[in-house]
Amino acid sequence: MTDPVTLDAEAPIGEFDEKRAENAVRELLIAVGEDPDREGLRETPARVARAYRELLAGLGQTPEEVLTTTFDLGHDEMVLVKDIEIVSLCEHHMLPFHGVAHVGYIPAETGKITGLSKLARLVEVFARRLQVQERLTTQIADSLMRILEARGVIVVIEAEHMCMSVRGIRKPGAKTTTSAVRGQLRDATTRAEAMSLILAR
Ligand SMILES: Nc1nc2c(ncn2[C@@H]2O[C@H](COP(=O)(O)OP(=O)(O)OP(=O)(O)O)[C@@H](O)[C@H]2O)c(=O)[nH]1
Ligand SMILES: [Zn+2]
Repeated sequence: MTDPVTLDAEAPIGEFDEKRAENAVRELLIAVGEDPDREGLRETPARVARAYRELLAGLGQTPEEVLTTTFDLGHDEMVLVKDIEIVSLCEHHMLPFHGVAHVGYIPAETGKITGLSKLARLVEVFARRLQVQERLTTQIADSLMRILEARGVIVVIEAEHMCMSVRGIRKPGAKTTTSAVRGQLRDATTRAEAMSLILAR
C-alpha cells in the first residue's frame, strides 16, 4: 500500500473510476435516508463524480509535466509569486480547504528558471489531491528544489478548512499557516526578506 505521508511526488496513483464513484454517491444518498431516484437527485451521482474527478485531477499528474518550460535568463535572485488561490480536499473529511499559496525560489546558478504560470500549475498538481496542508506545502517545495535544481525555496500556505468551519469545532474564519523553507532560503536574512515580501500587502 502507498504510504500516504511519503507519497512519492513523481508517482500518480490509480485511475479515476467515474462509474464506481457514481455508484458510491448513489449508495451514500441511500445511506443518509434520501431517495436517489427523486427528480432533483437523479443526475446527482454523475455530477458529484465529475466534481471529484476535477477536484482530484492532480492524482493523474506529475510535477515534472508542468515544470517543463525553463528559460535561461541568467536571473539568479529570488522569484516570488504571491496569492495563488488554492482549493484542496482534506484527506480526513474530504471537505475543501481553501486559501492562498505563496511560492518563491532562488534559481540554480545556471539561471534555469521556469514560467511564472508554471509555479501556479505546480501548486495545482498537489492541491488537486486528498491532502493535509503540511504535505501540500512540502511537496511543492521539494519538487521545485529537485526539478529546477533551485538554490532555495519558500512556500507559505494560508488556508481555511471547511472541516473546522462548517462542522466539528465550527470556527469559521480560523486560518492555518504552513511553511516549507529549503536551501539558501533557510539563511536568516534571506528568509526574513522573503517573508517581508510575502507579508507585504
Ligand atoms: N495537521 C492537519 N490536520 C488537519 C488537516 N485537515 C484536517 N485536519 C485535522 O484532522 C483531525 C482529524 O481528527 P479526528 O479526531 O480523527 O477527527 P474528528 O473527530 O472529525 O475531529 P474534529 O474535527 O476535531 O471533530 C482534525 O483535528 C482536523 O482539524 C490538515 O491539513 N493538517
Ligand atoms: Zn478535515
